[in-house]
Amino acid sequence: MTGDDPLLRAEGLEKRFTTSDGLLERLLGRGETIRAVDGVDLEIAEGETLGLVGESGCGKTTLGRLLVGLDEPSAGSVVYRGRDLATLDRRERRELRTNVQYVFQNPLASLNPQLPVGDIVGEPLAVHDIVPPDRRDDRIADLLETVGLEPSAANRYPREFSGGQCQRIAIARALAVEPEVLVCDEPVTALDVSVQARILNLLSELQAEFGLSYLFVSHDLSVVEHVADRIAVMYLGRIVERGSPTQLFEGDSHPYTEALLSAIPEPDPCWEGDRIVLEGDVPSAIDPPSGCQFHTRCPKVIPPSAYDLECEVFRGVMDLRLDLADAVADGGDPREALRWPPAGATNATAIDADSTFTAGAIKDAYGIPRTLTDEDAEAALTEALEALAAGDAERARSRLSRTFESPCETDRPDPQVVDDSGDARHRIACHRFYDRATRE
Ligand SMILES: Nc1ncnc2c1ncn2[C@@H]1O[C@H](COP(=O)(O)OP(=O)(O)OP(=O)(O)O)[C@@H](O)[C@H]1O
Repeated sequence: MTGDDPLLRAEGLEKRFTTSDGLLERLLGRGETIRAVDGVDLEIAEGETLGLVGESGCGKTTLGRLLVGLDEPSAGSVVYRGRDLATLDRRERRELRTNVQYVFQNPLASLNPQLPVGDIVGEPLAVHDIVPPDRRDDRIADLLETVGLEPSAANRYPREFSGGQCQRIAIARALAVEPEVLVCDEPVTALDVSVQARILNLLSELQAEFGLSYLFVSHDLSVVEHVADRIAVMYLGRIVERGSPTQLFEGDSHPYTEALLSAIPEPDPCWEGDRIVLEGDVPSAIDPPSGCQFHTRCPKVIPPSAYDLECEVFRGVMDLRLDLADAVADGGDPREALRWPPAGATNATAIDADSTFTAGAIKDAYGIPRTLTDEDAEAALTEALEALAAGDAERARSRLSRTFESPCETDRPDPQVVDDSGDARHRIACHRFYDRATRE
């Protein structure tokens, strides 16, 4: 390893799980594939805190487990101090397990309730034979003091401690083996806000004292902002943006990051900034969207170049198109899969009547102007909606999908360097930042 090499690096890392209801399905390999981690590259330098953020289910925990060697990747590699984990023998893997430790989200659940705290913290010392048995009690007392607990805590049981104290115990246990990297998976999420701050302070003191590196996993960008040197934003198994907190918070951002940023509660109750509400849930990782996986929810999805359409308007057209595709796939009355009756409709009987299911009313339901500024787009949309209103959902679907295909759904965006001037390289994987000159 050279001085410039990161301590821990993931290259093209993938993890797929197979869902299956029963043993037979599993044996026949008939389950569906979940792409929990889908081609991740990242690195953690010595003494650095890398924050990893994203909504629930985007693959943060799975990525953390791969990095500590708790799970095997389906593809790609994890390289620790220049060595690929896949090439390590048993002894070297054991060593890695001591160097890279995992701190779990729910402190109480991660501690064995049957054991006194001294045994919990001392267990790794015994397993890895790190400290001779006659000096273990002293080491346990030291570790407890390091995390701000009394040495007498060793004789008590986890249930006697608060959530914050349990997290301190979990951190003491992780520190017992003198690791270089801690993967902290939502370490403060289960704690009260006042306790959260104390645990975050403790982590930063420990980092200063022992030169630790952290992968700090959280769904909460406002927590990560305060602890991370660099932040990686994850969506559906992929890293969509990486950079320093300043680059993310003050510079250009991926539209997904913008939505996360806008969701951070502002201390000023009078704040009336624009909150970006993402429509729909995170899509399933079983059959993730093509191209840029965020295109199904992105407020800045790019319209086809043939038409002159505002993003906001095109978002409505895309939503209609995607809902209609679901409706046709499901069969039945397409209105059930569409935004119908439109939000705010008061006369449900009238709205349900066929006579109100018109091209104009469908546009209203999706926030699409009655007349699009682009004539060709308007003609195509009206033709599709008239077919839909007349009961030919398949014709409407086919017309919309031929006409309104976004580049975001056809090509997977590579990360583009948008700022290389500061300490960190700011990279965004979004077609809006695609440097066509470089591509050409
Ligand atoms: N052992 C497993 N078997 C099958 N699917 C799994 C397994 N572990 C995770 N998954 C799936 O992989 C995807 C990513 O899950 P993961 O727990 O890594 O996400 P996360 O971002 O950490 O979410 P959360 O914040 O809710 O913990 C999800 O769709 C999840 O259901």
